[in-house]
Amino acid sequence: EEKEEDVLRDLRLFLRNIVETLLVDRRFKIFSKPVDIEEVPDYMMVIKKPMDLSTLLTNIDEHKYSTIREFLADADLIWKNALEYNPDSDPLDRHIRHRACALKDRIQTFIRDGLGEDFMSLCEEIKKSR
Ligand SMILES: COC(=O)[C@H](Cc1ccco1)c1ccncc1
Repeated sequence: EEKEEDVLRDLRLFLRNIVETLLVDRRFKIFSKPVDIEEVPDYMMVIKKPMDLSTLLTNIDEHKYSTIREFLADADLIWKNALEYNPDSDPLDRHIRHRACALKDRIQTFIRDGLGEDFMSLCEEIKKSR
């Protein structure tokens, strides 16, 4: 019978595949590393919890996520932060907001296509039991 550790390992493999696919997608290069605080000194005053694709990958390898919901809470920060920090009507802001929306949709499609409902609830059950 599949042990809990096997389910969590399957989750990490699934999540790693998502993030590695996003990391090679040229549309999302701007999201692959933390925003450079030297370049953007006020970023940390506006954005309370920065997030990026490389940090997501490190978190997965450090067993930080035991459910899809916990992973999505961090993954969604990437595009939400971009929409929040880049709200203006100038072309640069519009361009990164367009990419942020593409990232949001791409993540949703991975989750919808990749997982059965039962796998998601199985991970939630394991978390509750701990
Ligand atoms: C996720 O990346 C960002 O939110 C930064 C914010 C930023 C503004 C100025 C420098 O950096 C960004 C970088 C490049 N192009 C658009 C925005």
